[in-house]
Amino acid sequence: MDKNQGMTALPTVLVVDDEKQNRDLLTELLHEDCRVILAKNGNQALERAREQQPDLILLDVLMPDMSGHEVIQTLKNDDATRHIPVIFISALDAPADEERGLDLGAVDYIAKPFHPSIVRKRVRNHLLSVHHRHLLENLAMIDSLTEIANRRRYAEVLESEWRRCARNAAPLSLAIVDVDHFKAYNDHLGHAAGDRVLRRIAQAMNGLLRRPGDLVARYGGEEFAVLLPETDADSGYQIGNELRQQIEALAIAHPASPVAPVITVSLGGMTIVPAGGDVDPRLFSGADAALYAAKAEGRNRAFWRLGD
Ligand SMILES: Nc1nc2c(ncn2[C@@H]2O[C@H](COP(=O)(O)OP(=O)(O)OP(=O)(O)O)[C@@H](O)[C@H]2O)c(=O)[nH]1
Repeated sequence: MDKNQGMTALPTVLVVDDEKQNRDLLTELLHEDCRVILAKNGNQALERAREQQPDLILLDVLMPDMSGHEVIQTLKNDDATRHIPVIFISALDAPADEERGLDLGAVDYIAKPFHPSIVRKRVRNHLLSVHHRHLLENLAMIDSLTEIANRRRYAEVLESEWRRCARNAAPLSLAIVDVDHFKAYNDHLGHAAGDRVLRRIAQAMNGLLRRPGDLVARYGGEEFAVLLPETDADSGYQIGNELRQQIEALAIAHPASPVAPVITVSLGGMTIVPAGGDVDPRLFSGADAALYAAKAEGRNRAFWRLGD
């Protein structure tokens, strides 16, 4: 599915400590199991967490300017970082301190001075849990027939790309792709053959989109959603039309189509520069209206709707 989510890549751990000696020690301890990134204060930690999306954070409690407690509270209040597990490493070792750390949302609490091999093993255990969670999430995010992203994954990516494009004042494009006369194909050649067509179309589109952030998802039935972040209407239309042509070029015979002797698709697109807030439903309704127009004009074509 997501081409950028390499399951075999080394996990990333963010180590946050104001003392260089501790940062060096933890780096030495962990570098074989993960990629270690460092922050020496709370603000740096928040910035790195947002930008680099580490798999785990080791967070010192006692730091000047911003304490580890304040850092975790900010992390947990931010949609972009809420999911990242945090382990406190602290010289405060009274049960009440540990309890407070866990209450604030930490997954574990390690007292200083720590025993190196225990830290390493605990970090390994937590990274393993993160890995299992990613596996489960990925399983739930893939459409089993076509093996591309499912509608749930699409909704998730749409929300995050909407926010990202809003931050960058960049356009976000959406195309909806619908197979032409697919009912007739199924009726003529059987549902299993129809399934194979959906798989081939999905895989072809997935293979054609190469930019990180681009997403092809099965929206439902014989309908696909293609999300193109940082793509304006002109480029969106060009990419959409290219997808349409490439699907026609697969030359999958469709003996029951009045449009062409092969499988074709119609495509409708819409581009919006997100204003922030929730996803504007006009992105989808605009693309859907363009798709409807493409169907009405004779199918096997791409229409793009310009923003209001
Ligand atoms: N084989 C197969 N068919 C599916 C699947 N999901 C939806 N379909 C079929 O897709 C067809 C969609 O039919 P319609 O919505 O009438 O659209 P169409 O025949 O493609 O006609 P136009 O979109 O107007 O060109 C239905 O026959 C569904 O049964 C699937 O997973 N596998």
